[in-house]
Amino acid sequence: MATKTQDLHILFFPYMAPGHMPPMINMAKLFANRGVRTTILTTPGNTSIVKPIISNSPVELALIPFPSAAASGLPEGCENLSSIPSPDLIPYFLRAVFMLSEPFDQILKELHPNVTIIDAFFPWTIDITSKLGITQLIFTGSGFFPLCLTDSIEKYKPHETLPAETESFLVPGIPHRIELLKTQVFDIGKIDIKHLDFFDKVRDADKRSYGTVMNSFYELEPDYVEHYRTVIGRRAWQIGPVSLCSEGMIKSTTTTTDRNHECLRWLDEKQPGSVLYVCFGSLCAFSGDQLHEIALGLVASNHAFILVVPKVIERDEKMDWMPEGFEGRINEAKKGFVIRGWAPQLLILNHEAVGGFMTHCGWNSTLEGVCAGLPMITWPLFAEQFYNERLVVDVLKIGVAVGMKEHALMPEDRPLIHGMEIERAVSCVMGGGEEAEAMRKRARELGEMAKSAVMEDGSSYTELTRLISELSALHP
Ligand SMILES: O=c1ccn([C@@H]2O[C@H](COP(=O)(O)OP(=O)(O)O[C@H]3O[C@H](CO)[C@@H](O)[C@H](O)[C@H]3O)[C@@H](O)[C@H]2O)c(=O)[nH]1
Repeated sequence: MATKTQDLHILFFPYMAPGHMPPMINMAKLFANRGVRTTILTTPGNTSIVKPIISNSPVELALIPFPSAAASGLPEGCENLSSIPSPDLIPYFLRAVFMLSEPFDQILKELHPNVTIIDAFFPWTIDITSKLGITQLIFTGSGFFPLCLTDSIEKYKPHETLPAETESFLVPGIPHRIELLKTQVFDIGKIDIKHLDFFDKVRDADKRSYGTVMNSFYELEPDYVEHYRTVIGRRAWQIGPVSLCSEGMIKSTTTTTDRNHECLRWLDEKQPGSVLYVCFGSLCAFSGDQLHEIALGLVASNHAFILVVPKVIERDEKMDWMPEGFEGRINEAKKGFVIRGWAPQLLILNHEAVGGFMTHCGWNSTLEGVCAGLPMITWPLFAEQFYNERLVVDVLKIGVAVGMKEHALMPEDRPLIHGMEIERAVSCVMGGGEEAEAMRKRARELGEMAKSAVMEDGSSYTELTRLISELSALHP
């Protein structure tokens, strides 16, 4: 039955961070491909991220001015979390984001969307959309599994009642036996001290919203889709992986510069499945000592690799982290390729020469690794990344943990992982043997399931149809 969508106008408002913008823009394209009028709202400094992704699509773009000057302390043009030169400036960025509420109100009155899909990190929007009678849906950027773990840990606080000498606990009331260390808990309370009850506001906005749209697919975490709906009792629609959701999406999401990147020519000369891709997302920083150990571990493993060292990681450009002769040795033997800056991650992961992914377990990277059918080496650092690690290692059984034990935002607060431990994890995932082969097989099968989910009549495709019908019925 055809759905009547012409009266639906959905406004998407993604948080200005690399882990949040592309998935929401892709999501807007998905709705647009089904005939729904969609608009992306962002600040002028972020249009260069939006435009290449929406080109050749009917998605509209609307701008909201970013109050850099008013939020004094932020350099001009600093409108994305990834462009903040130092973590000390993050509170200024958060303050500036709160100041968007007035223009946001005005823009909604001008554009008249009847539905908004808004990043969970803009909790103040719910007062405005409620007042204007707009149906608000939330986009959290992560998956059902980490949301269910967060809910259970916040509800039962199992880590707070443990004897001092006990380091680990089982997460209560969830479908699998999941063990975490006390030090791996994403302690929102600690962060809130600086952020004006930010996470209380996020929770409140979530409860008051109509429901949550998830970048996930049913077959990835079926028990947790059900748990989220029936035990936690929230409405949710899983319509991803959005990076796969239309024919040629990977091509259309990547720029010409990405497609011409030298690393792809380098990969062309490698054997299928022989290269490990090492990347820790868009926001993570490492100490020089840790980078040094990573380099040692990779060389010792003797597997070919691509190592991404973004500017934000190599915080001091003169940082002396390379082991002596490292670059010369890897270049000569054509064993390694170091990318300084932004890597074309989707293209690398989907290159046939790549056989494994060392990741910090950000939700997007995790999902992108799954879609590419790759086994992973997990190295979580902060936020919900330790929960995503458990999904990959314990539930899906497609990864090996490098052994990071502590949640810490700042590199200097993290324990050092030695080259030998890195080498061990790399050998487990990239090496021979029955276990490694079984892991690779499971990863490949999951990759196929991800692709099927977004095809016509696949689980995510059907779910999107269900969501559009429901929203259309609310706004006839
Ligand atoms: O050189 C790079 C580095 C990253 N990426 C892309 O950037 C995104 C990174 O997203 P993600 O893997 O989720 O990592 P973060 O940017 O660290 O994500 C933040 O936001 C996520 C979604 O809410 C959370 O899961 C993480 O914990 C949080 O750190 C992915 O799409 C990558 O493909 C590139 O294309 N090239």
